[in-house]
Amino acid sequence: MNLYKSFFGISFGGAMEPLYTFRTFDMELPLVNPEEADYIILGLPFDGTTSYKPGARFGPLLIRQATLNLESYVLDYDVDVAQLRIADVGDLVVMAGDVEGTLERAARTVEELREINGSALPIFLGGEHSMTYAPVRVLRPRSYVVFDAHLDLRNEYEGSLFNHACVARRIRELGVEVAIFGVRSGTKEEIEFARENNVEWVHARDYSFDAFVDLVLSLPEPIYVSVDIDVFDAPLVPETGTPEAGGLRFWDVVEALEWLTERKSIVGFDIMEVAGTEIGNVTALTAAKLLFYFLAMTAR
Ligand SMILES: N=C(N)NCCCCNCCCN
Ligand SMILES: [Mn+2]
Ligand SMILES: [Mn+2]
Repeated sequence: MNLYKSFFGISFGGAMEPLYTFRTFDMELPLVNPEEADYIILGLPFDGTTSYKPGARFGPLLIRQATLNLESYVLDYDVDVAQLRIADVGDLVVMAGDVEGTLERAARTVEELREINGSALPIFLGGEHSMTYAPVRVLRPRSYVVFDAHLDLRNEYEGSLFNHACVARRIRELGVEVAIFGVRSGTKEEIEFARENNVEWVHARDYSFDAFVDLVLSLPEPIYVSVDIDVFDAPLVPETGTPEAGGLRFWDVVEALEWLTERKSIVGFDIMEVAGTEIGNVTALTAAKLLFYFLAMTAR
């Protein structure tokens, strides 16, 4: 039993669990041990680089809590997510204010999850988008498909290379192909970086299913898929670090994910930038619904 587990007084019933994790709140789903799982969920509750609305540290907890509102049966696919083998290893023990230290712990934890069960699909709940860098570095996808209001292609922001506004650029620098959907915020520098480095992106105003398929069809696999919750139109996701009007509809993202999960090999999935302090907040409800759709569509 490691320091954190004994510190929090948590027993995991003998199952192997990563070093830097602690249990917060269980989803209303029957969970299994990581060794037996087809999906492993890890929360990344870091919010140290958020510049506008704080509270992403509570995102993973709020998403899990919001699953209480949902039927586990997903009509669209005739799948009951309560029948899937899902493990939830809890949340990463973050280092408050230290994005790089936290990224190291996150990467180490994703490695541990691969060792415990390399065939399960890892799913991350955030937490700031900055955290996505850790699983991408460890899981080594050839492409990164992201839904985001923001380009996240800054070289640095507020003194940090690992600010959430830089994450897509850091990932591109790993040699990963990057395609971004639902964009309506960026700087001239970011647009130029995209042009010079073959980062493809689609403005929220130009978004369509056909535009999505056109772009992702030729991307090399496997793919890491990331949903920055702020991609949705602001009324669907008011509790997020940097909300932006004019976003995508819920079904736009669901339909894109349906195509991806059916046609492409996926090594990891995340839902990031959920924030707030209020149980049942709209953003968490949107994220929980998306999580259940994602689980169910991959099990179709
Ligand atoms: N990826 C992100 N979430 N980026 C948000 C960057 C914040 C831009 N604030 C601009 C404020 C100018 N007054
Ligand atoms: Mn983002
Ligand atoms: Mn964003």
